[in-house]
Amino acid sequence: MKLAITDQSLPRYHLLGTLIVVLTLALTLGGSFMWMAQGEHLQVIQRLEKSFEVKKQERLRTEMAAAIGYLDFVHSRTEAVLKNALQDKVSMAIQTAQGIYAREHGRRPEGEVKRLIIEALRHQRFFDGRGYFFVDDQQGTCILLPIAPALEGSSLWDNRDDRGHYIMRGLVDAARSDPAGGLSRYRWYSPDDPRKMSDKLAFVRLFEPYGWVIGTGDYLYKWEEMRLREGLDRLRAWSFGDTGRFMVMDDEGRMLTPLHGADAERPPLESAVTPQEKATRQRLLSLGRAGGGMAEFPWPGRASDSQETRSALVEVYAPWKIIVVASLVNDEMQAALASEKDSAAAALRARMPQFIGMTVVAAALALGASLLFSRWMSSLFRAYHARIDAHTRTLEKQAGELRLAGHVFESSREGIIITDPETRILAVNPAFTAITGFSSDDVLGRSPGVLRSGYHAPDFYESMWSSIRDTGSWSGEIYNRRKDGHVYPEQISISTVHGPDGEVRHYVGTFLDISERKEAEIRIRHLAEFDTLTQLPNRALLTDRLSQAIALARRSGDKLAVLFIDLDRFKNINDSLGHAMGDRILQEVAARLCLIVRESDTVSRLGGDEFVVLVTGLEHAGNAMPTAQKILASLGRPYQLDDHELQLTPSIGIAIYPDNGSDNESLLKNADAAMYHAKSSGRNNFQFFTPELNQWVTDRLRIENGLRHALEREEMQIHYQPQVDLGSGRIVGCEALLRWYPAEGGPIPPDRFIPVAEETGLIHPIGLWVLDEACRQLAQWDAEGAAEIRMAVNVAVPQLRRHTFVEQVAAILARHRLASGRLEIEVTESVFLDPDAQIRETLHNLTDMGVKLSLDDFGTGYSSLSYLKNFRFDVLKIDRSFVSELARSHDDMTLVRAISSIARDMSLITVAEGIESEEQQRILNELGCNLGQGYLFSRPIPASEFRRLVMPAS
Ligand SMILES: Nc1nc2c(ncn2[C@@H]2O[C@@H]3COP(=O)(O)O[C@H]4[C@@H](O)[C@H](n5cnc6c(=O)[nH]c(N)nc65)O[C@@H]4COP(=O)(O)O[C@H]3[C@H]2O)c(=O)[nH]1
Repeated sequence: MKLAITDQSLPRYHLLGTLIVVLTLALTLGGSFMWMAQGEHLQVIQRLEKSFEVKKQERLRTEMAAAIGYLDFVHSRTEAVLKNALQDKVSMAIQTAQGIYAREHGRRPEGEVKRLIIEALRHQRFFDGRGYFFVDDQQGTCILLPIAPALEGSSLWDNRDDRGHYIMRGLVDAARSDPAGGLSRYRWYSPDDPRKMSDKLAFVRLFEPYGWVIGTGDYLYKWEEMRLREGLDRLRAWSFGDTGRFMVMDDEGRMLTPLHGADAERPPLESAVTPQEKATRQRLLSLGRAGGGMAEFPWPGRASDSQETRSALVEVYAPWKIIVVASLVNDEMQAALASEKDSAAAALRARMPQFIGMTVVAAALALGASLLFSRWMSSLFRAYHARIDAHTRTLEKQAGELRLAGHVFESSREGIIITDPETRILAVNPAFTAITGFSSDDVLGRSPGVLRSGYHAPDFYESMWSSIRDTGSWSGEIYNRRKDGHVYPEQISISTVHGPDGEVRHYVGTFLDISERKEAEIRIRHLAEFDTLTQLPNRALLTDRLSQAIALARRSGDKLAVLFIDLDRFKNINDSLGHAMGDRILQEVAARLCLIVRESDTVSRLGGDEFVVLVTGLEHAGNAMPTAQKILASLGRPYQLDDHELQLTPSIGIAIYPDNGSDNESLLKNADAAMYHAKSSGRNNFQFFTPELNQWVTDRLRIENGLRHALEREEMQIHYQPQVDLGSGRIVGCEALLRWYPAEGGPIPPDRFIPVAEETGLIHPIGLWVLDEACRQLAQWDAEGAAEIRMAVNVAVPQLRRHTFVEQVAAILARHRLASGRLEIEVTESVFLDPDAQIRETLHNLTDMGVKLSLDDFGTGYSSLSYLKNFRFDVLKIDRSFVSELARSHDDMTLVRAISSIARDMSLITVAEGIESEEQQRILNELGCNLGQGYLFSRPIPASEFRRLVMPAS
């Protein structure tokens, strides 16, 4: 059976187990108590039995001791009794002699008297006939011997017994020893067996009148037999307890004292009543002969047919050579024993309920205690379990952390190297192998020095280890060598792992191959310092190099030149051919610039089409000029890009250190200003910075700032220049030209502020305002009855990029209730070059709306007649530059003719700009040009003046 171990079940199992154990223990204990009690009871019984046995034996011994004592007493008294008897008899004889002597002395002769006395004594017998008196004189002559009268008168002085004792001499000595008489021992022929002598005791006394020795004596054994009989009689009558009796046998097994009166006295062993009795007597006899002891034997009971078992103590009484058996019937003791057993059993029975009760109470108490204990254990278990859980969680966490650490070690992207305190490599991870090429087998047990590249000097490692020893760690970059010999940079952290006592256990190094990072850093630095398109130093690096060059020049006293180069109308290329093409041109420009300058000089690109060339080591400012000229020549050469051959010119501004500034900022700013000046000086030239340029730059800044507030300050005005039909001279339209009259300073021409407005985005509000104002004015003139003319408004390319522009135009026309055909939008050729689709869409939408489109400055830029096919222009404006030299330039005339011809073919109206002379007007008219515009007809004039030109003459 599989137990489900849970947090809940475990305490229950514990409780159950505890209860089972406790119950088992309680029952076992109870059972043990009872078993022990039973055992004790049995022991009591055994003790009782033993004690009864002991008692029985003691009783037997006591009785036996008493009997033996008695026999001893009787036996010991034999001589004394005999002596007394002898004394009594001799006293009687002396009295008899004395009585006769007293009565007859003096009256009868001495001899007569003596005979009377002898005869008086001769016939006296006593002691069962054995006793008699003898008389001897003190010389041993026998005077009276009734049993052998023949010996009377003879001397018995030398008479001896079988042991050589002089009998007579002993008697005479005994009589003389004491006037009251004395005892004498000797042996004499036994009456029962005359062939052998027996001990005999005689008492003698001197009869003074005659000096006779009168005495008598008797055999001691006879007296002992008498004493024995006396003793046996006593024992026969001796009983103890109910059944205690003595039985005496002689050493032949004859029964001297029967156990019961019924038992035969003195029967020989052979004539025992039954074989059993014979066997018993034989056993008791053997035991007696062996010295005695305890025995148990069956014996017929007093009642007929009864049989009793007797316990007996057998002893030999040596003086009489008799075997004394003290016995009692076992049953007599058994009854008492049974009674004791009963009372012990009763006591045991009485204790049983007590045991059971105690067992039940103990079990109950133990159960209660075990319940409480179990509850307590449960709480302990819960607490312990909680602790175990916490430990387990901690261990799991630690195990997880170890697993994680192991996983991290194995899967770390960082190389990890672990050494012992002697820097012998103990472990490396897979990343180590991946980075260094060394397998763990290659490096285990070796020093990390195996990776040394030789790139660092020894003091580098000394300082590294010094730091590790002092602070416990070091981190930094090290160049190491891979297994294949390649040196690579790594970022490494080395830390010390200490043991509990602070001793160094390990060094752990974690490192990353930072080759890529290094390369990235180089790339980033390159990006930070170099222009990605041209790979030339960017503004940041230029600034850096310029600073260095300034510092160098300051020390050397040389001059240096900053050439600020801006490509003229590069924006148009970008707009028309796209940025990719623009980028290629910029790269080509960069390449050409690098070919021009010396190695020590710096060519940089600031951004867009702006380049700066830094020329150092100049003796004087003029030395910069050849470089500038070379740049002009080089950059002015055509650029062949795919099918396009493009012409570009640079404008170059030059600032000289220390003449035009002594720091980066001022030198760059002034070169920039000089460049602007070159631009404003017709582009494709270089200009040295002059103090006056400062003013120019300041002005530009002023323009920019002023423009921001020009509209709200109502500083803007529109002047209108008429467009005249060259054939009829009639005004058919006008061009709205913006004029700015800042509150401070004089008017600023549109050529100066329109580019700034375009650059700053201010062109949007300004352009809208122009459109609105021009339309409003036209509507006003219409309202005033002026001739119906068309209004041409210049719109900059950035305005066309706004998808809201068309709506705004429509709104303006609607607001002023003008037919869309009355408005002519003038755009420059750069619109063709701008790839922004929005421009094309704006132009299409405008023509869809009915607004006329006019292409300004036609022929100056990159216009191609093919573009005209893609856009629905209405008007071509021939640039002023073709008109001004028209009279003298055949080329210009040819061009104007060609333009007019094509325009005609395409149903376009041609407008010649900048007609200042009637000759120009004439030629243009002849060349087929439709309309003209120029000072010849009118300068741009305020609305009020223009109104007079278009109002019908009143
Ligand atoms: N030398 C000479 N010049 C003549 C003659 N007839 C006209 N001009 C000048 O030629 C310019 C014609 O304007 P544009 O080519 O559109 O060239 C304009 C036009 O591109 C731009 N511009 C003027 N107003 C606006 C405007 O509201 N918006 C935009 N985007 N550009 C404008 O500024 C340019 C210059 O405008 P302005 O200084 O007003 O110069 C005007 C005008 O005064 C002449 O016979 N001889």
